[in-house]
Amino acid sequence: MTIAISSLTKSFGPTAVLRGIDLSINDGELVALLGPSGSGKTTLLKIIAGLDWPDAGGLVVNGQNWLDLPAQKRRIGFVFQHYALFPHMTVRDNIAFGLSVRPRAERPGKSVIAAKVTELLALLQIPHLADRYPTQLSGGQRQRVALGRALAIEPAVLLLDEPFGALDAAIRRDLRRWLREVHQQTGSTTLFVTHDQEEAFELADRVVVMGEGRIEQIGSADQIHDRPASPFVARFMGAVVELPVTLRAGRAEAAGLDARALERRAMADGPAQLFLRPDAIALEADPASPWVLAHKSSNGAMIRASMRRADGTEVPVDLLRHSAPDLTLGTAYRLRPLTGAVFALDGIAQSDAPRPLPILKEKRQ
Ligand SMILES: Nc1ncnc2c1ncn2[C@@H]1O[C@H](COP(=O)(O)OP(=O)(O)OP(=O)(O)O)[C@@H](O)[C@H]1O
Repeated sequence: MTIAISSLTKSFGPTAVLRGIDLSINDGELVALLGPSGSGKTTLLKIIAGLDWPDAGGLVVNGQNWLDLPAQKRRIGFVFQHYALFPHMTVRDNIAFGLSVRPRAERPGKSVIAAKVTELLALLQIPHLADRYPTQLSGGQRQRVALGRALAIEPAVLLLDEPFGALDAAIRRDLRRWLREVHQQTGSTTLFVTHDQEEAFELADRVVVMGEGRIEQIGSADQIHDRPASPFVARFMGAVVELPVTLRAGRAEAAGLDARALERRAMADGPAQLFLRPDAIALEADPASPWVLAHKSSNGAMIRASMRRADGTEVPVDLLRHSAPDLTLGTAYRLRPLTGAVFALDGIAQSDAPRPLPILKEKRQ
């Protein structure tokens, strides 16, 4: 199923929650909606499910206007973070539920439903749990059953709203890999909401970054890392270094900075802000540079070099230990970013303060 969302808006009272969403999803694609709390991800999902309605805009699925269709006619599979399975039903009956409550004319026969459930139990790798009740399952097992229940109706679109949010990190990782496999086998067009970057990038074909009711960027992990479309995206991705620069002929300039590897920006000359990632900066010895190696540390795999300028500004640089050059404390090095993004100062919300950089678990050298 293809989904075409156009100019979708939604407000709750005075609060604009979706401010013009345009998004096309291909048949069989797995797309992650990634964004901070309150960015409108769940509201968008609910509108697709028919549990809420937009103020304006379009929602067309496989050529059909879904805004004219009530929720029960949309054939949606929905899995929430806290999915309530029916406690008095076994796993088998929970998965069969969506099929067994269909109107008589559309309901498959009992043996067809039983065969479908058996097929799903195998796909979900839980045949051994078929006769258990929800209270006899772990959280991860419950979410597998919840997905089974959503898949049983052969949904046109599968919507997953932080389905693993309540589970611990190791189980989440297992379930992610498992969900990817299930998706490959079912080919359901799937929208997955998360605020966890790692989850979004590991699972999805494309990631949609949302902020304050707008789509800030759509792309792969590499595109979003290397070419954040806005200061918001750069900061949301975390571990970002911001440096004031002067833009000249589309190129960022500052003392001790060699930004020749970055694409030129079609922006007016003048002051701007350069956003860099510590793991995408190379260092080259340059006695004329104001950046001096203040300290370095290693966690075994990576070396973190802290470059300091006389005004106290620090730039962390992360280098793979086995391919890092020999670095000498107190020596001046030029910063040579490999990727990075420049934004005009007027596009940068100063109130949206940069997040602190994560500290590497390190052993000072
Ligand atoms: N029924 C409602 N009435 C009023 N405000 C609402 C309603 N539903 C959501 N909101 C508001 O809309 C905004 C977006 O909410 P939404 O749940 O879509 O965000 P989200 O990105 O899914 O966040 P989270 O990751 O925390 O679930 C929030 O500010 C929320 O308080």
